[in-house]
Amino acid sequence: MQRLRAARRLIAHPSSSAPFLSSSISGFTKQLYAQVCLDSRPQATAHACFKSVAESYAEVSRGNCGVQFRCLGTVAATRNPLFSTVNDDDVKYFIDIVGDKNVIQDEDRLQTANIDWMRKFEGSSKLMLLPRSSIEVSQILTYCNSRSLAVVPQGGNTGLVGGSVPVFDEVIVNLSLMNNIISFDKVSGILVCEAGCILENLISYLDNHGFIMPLDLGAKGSCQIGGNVSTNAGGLRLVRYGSLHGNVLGLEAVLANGSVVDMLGTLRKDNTGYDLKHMFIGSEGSLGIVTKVSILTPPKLSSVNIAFLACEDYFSCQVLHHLDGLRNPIPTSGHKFFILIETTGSNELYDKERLEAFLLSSMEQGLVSDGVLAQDINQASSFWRIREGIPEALMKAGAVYKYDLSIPLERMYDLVDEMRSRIGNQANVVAYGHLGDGNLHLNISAPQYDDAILEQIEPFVYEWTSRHRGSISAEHGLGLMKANMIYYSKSYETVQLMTSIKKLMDPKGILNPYKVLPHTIVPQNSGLEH
Ligand SMILES: O=C(O)CC[C@@H](O)C(=O)O
Ligand SMILES: [Zn+2]
Repeated sequence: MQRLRAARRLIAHPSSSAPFLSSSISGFTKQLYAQVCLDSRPQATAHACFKSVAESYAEVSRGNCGVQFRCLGTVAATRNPLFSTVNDDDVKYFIDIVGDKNVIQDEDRLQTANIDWMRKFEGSSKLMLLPRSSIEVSQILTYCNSRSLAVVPQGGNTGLVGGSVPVFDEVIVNLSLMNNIISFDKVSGILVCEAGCILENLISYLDNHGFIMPLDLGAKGSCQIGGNVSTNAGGLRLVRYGSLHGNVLGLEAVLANGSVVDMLGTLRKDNTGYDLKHMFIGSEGSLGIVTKVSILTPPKLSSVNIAFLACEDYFSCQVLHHLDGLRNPIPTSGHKFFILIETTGSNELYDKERLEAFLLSSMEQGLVSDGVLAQDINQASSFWRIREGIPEALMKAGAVYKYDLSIPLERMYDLVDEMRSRIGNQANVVAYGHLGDGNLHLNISAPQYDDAILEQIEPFVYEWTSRHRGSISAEHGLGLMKANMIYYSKSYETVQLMTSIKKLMDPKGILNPYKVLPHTIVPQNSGLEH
């Protein structure tokens, strides 16, 4: 680990240097793909179990009263009475399709599948199906549609907004057994695979062929590519390689009525009318179940540099954002902000020199107060482990209210400050995210769930974000948690159009019900539109 030392006291911190610095580092952005700003304020530690908003919701739903949302003060969703309940004949039918051992009724396995990673959202499904092919998915959906059985598509179940678990008794269709790599073209870098492939397995597979996935997430060990695509997962490489809307070249999806729609193209250019694959990227399984994907993967670059930096103020982080263990590589005391920067390129010497020169100049200008450069792959991964471990650490700390927001960079930290003054010492406001993408993960960590805290957070956080023309979901989706908050980020007309598309593609509404779209239609001109 190389500790950065610079004559940072020689040059003061003239704000007039910012334009110069911004332009001088903009050339770097092409090389950079991941970054994070981590606020070092003390976090709550070692609080025992917690009870979340959604757990309370689940309790209400177990009492068959429906799910109560705190959005707009209205009760928003009850179990759709038009949906049937699974009976013995249904189970027999499903056994015929997927085989006995892939029809799961075992209580322990169902319990895991009914609850999300955060243990916030819990359904009460009595049945999970594990199809092995698109044909089986098609047969399942054809049957569920004819019987009006609601379905929740599930991948690795690592989502943070309750999108991948049942709300009531929906049939869980889990794609884990569809985990084959179909093809990989070493010339074009195009990977075609089934939806149930675990992201980390794809990353390792590509690594052996000298390529990388354009997507990387902390949850890579469990999340599946079908879920990533369905939720348009963002992650750590988005600033470098762009979103899945750009990287997914094609996909296959099964519609609610069982039709298998083959859009599994591998062409870079195809302008033949509506590009419907985009309807399935980010629609969270509400329009169809993604069964196969084809993805453009970039070549692995030989030189990787990782810097872990400390800054004294948010202004400095903003200026640095263009760039993009569990021992702390630098002392945390005395520093308020941390940035993790990874650059990749093809000329080791040149790339390292450029990064070092940039960092030196940043230190001289007082933007960076301390920092280390990873000297080898072990140090590099220990830096990343710090960043990727934050959600898990927060979960262990007690109750956590999570907000995944896109906010114009210059205003991002204002929200953190405002939230801190609202919350006072009732909870810790922890801010981190993806600085290069303008994506703030605002986490409010408390010993336990508390209505008084929630009232300080919502709807304030959504109103604030909407007022600053941000998005209430940057990369996690809407799921169950934010379906009713959609108007904070989308206009009335947009939501109407989305609703019409949903009705057209899934007239009975069996696919992932209660998620994404609002349960109550807010009247036009309610003042909530963007
Ligand atoms: O825990 C969160 O709020 C964010 C999770 C994930 O998107 C991350 O960037 O680590
Ligand atoms: Zn994130």
